[in-house]
Amino acid sequence: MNVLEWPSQSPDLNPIENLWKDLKTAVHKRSPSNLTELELFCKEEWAKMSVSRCANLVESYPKRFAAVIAAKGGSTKYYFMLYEYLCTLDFSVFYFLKIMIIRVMYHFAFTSQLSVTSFPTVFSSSKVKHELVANYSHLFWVQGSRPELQPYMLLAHTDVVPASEDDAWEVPPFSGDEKDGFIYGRGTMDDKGSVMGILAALEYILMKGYTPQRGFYIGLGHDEEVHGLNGAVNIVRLLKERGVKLLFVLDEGSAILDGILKGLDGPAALIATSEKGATVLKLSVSMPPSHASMPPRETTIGILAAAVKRLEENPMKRLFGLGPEGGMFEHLAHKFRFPLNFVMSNLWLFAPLIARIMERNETTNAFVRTTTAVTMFNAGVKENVIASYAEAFVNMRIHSAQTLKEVHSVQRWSTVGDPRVKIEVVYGFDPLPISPYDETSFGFQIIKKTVLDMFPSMIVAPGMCIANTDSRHFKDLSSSIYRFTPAIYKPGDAQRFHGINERTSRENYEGMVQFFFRLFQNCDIKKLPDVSLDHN
Ligand SMILES: CCCCCCCC/C=C\CCCCCCCC(=O)N[C@@H](CC(N)=O)C(=O)O
Repeated sequence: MNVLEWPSQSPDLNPIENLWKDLKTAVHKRSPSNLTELELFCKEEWAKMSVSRCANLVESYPKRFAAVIAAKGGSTKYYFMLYEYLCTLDFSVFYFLKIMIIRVMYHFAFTSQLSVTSFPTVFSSSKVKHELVANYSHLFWVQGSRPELQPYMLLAHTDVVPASEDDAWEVPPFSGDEKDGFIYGRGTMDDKGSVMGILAALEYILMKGYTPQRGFYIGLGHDEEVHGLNGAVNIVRLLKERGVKLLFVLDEGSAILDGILKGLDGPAALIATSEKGATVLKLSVSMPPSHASMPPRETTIGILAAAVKRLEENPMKRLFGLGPEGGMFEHLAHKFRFPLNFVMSNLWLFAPLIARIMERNETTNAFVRTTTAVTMFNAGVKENVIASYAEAFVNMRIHSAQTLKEVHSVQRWSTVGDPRVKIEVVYGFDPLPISPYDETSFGFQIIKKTVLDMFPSMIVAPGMCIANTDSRHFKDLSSSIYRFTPAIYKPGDAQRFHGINERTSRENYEGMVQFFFRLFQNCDIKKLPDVSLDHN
């Protein structure tokens, strides 16, 4: 049998695309006015699909093959007929967003690649240039009508950390299933939700015929979870070679927190102006192997375990208030309940007290200090052999008021404190510079305006990213780097990052699309909005 190599998502050859079209037409005719109706009409119309229609689509396969071969692998009339038809529909924002949600679920369930089919306008518009970087990362350039305006850049990433079905997920982690209004799946929060939100918004704005004045880049990395050394780093290299300087960069890394900061009345949108530094240390102990029946007084495992325990029992010093988190809490102070409002307004006096309260919770502790997490421990090859080698990896996130050098020296000399434990630096970098957030800072104010356009009574404040993002590689291209995703997170959500039951609500996903759709337009405004950080 001859096997034809053809991308599984090829729209010309995939009969499901025609069925999607039929479904959309049928549902559109019935004008669903709410989510329940949309779901009902989708199910009803899907059930009505006739067997003969499916048979016809299968029978027309040879014709499609012939057309694709004639087009030398390019798009054929079958694809464009479908796409043109979609463009003639009078989409309401509401209806469009629902379709986008169906697409995002489809994407999670069936494909690990960005699909041309899902964003036909993005991939066919003459205003958009798309290129692959380092084979798997995506760089889009959306041309503006006014080339004299400095471009900005949006970042997100398509890779995810592993997820195991054995870890008690409520739904399989790569199913993209929807349950009780949430789309579940590895990457929904970190960071495929942003990928889909940005592209969906771009698709929509292009379909509407909007031509941005200010050009912008979209960078979608493929290896952020392993430091972006191929994806983001090569995107930066390319942009540098092309002489690009960016007005601002917006990446993941902070969000709208609702109920996560105890004592704060209502949700707060925290636009992170910096992110922590990081280092990974490898601790190891070696000794000759021996028989388990004659154990030495101390084993490699015992020595290393003791060192690891010392690290856990001696957290790095409290630095709360000395980095950008100080500004964040001062901006939020008036929204805290009494007496926290008074305490937060006087950090010069109360910072040590607040630090002791915040360190009790693992999420808020991350704002207080350089954190220490022992993430891997390997030793031993056989249950009756004394292990000749034991190693542990320690992942540290460095508070802005500390340096990489300082962290290394504290760990080496005071905490591990045992010369038999070898310490190697796997990698490390200092905390990132603090981006401006005053009233003249275009990027910060435009992100803030976009949040307020969507949520007029939202508190917006500069924040701090306690993890790391691809944006850190962009510091030579812009001094204005912000980390913010317009998703609302509630207590318990922080644990879903890299944990189980990662999910995004329909509202968060819709909000994401709306946010970027508005941001594209807000970046074209001539004068910054007259807003002050203290007005809300
Ligand atoms: C890490 C989760 C913290 C949750 C904090 C509470 C809520 C804060 C709001 C939301 C945004 C959290 C965004 C986190 C982005 C995480 C990106 C990431 O995982 N990056 C990797 C990259 C790397 N390997 O360096 C990381 O390990 O930091």
